[in-house]
Amino acid sequence: MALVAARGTLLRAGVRLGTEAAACGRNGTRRSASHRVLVEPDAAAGIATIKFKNPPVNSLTLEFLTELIICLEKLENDKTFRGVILTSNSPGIFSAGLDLREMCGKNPAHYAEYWRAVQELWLKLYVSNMILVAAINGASPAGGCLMSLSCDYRVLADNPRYKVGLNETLLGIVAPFWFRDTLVNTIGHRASERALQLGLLFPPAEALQVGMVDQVVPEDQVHSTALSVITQWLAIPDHARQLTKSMMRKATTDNLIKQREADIQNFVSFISRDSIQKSLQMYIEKLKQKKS
Ligand SMILES: CC/C=C\C/C=C\CCCC/C=C/C(=O)SCCNC(=O)CCNC(=O)[C@H](O)C(C)(C)COP(=O)(O)OP(=O)(O)OC[C@H]1O[C@@H](n2cnc3c(N)ncnc32)[C@H](O)[C@@H]1OP(=O)(O)O
Repeated sequence: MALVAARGTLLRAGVRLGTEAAACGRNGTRRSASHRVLVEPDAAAGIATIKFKNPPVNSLTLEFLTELIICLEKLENDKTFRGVILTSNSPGIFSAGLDLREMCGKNPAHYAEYWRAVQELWLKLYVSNMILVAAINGASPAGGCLMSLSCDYRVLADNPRYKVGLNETLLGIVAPFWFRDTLVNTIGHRASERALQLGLLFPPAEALQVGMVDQVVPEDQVHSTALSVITQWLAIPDHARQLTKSMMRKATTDNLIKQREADIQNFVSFISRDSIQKSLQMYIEKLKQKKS
């Protein structure tokens, strides 16, 4: 049902499914009919690299989310691919997280559609049967960080500008329970409590120390490290690894699935509040002023 909704969004956005499907082809050449998601398949290795290409900052617009969801679903259903590397096509920014403009000045129906797509991406990532490795080659706040936390392994480029974390409180908004759960499952309760309340964005050394990432490597080694990690993980029999992953993660996704509609309603009513709209507008303004 979510895929049908996602396809509806894509069609409204003018993306032709026939050509979009080609973006996830398997014949070893880059196919980029999808505008915002580049897929570099290596069928022989069973690995695909997904590169985010949604300038300027890979923020999760509804169209970008929809393309990502469809792409992941196609890879998931294609038994050729057992592992996926998620990275940015624009080194410097992995993803700026949820698109602020999707959450500002729109109507409740839009907010509901948007939030359903955010939920869907997380569900697809968190319990994917594939091995997912995030090659974090740029800044990765909030929803960008959530994407990497939803992978099985995170490699971060060693650059002090590449901070990662769930900084929602700095925007005057609140990370929902399933963002929290994903963080708690990764770094533990106490560290999450501090990180979430303070909206901490961790530079590489601190991110490694607290467990937000598994490895910090020189910038030019992020992709090769992700590849060698995935190769190690591929040596584990799929059925055993997948059942183990499910055992570790399914309760967390089930928790959202059972209250998915209520979570959408919560989001819509929270984000529609005047005070929240004002906070978001001020934050967008601050980002603009930073430039001048
Ligand atoms: C009770 C609870 C119930 C329910 C839930 C309720 C609440 C909702 C929870 C929602 C969870 C939210 C998750 C999120 O992901 S929110 C988004 C958080 N993201 C950020 O804070 C990142 C902001 N951006 C930055 O810090 C910098 O842009 C970044 C990424 C470090 C890059 O810096 P730089 O290279 O210098 O680029 P600029 O800052 O100049 O930005 C260029 C351009 O992009 C625009 N932009 C940046 N980030 C976003 C974004 N997230 N969305 C949309 N647009 C973005 C920026 O404004 C500039 O635009 P311009 O037009 O000026 O060129």
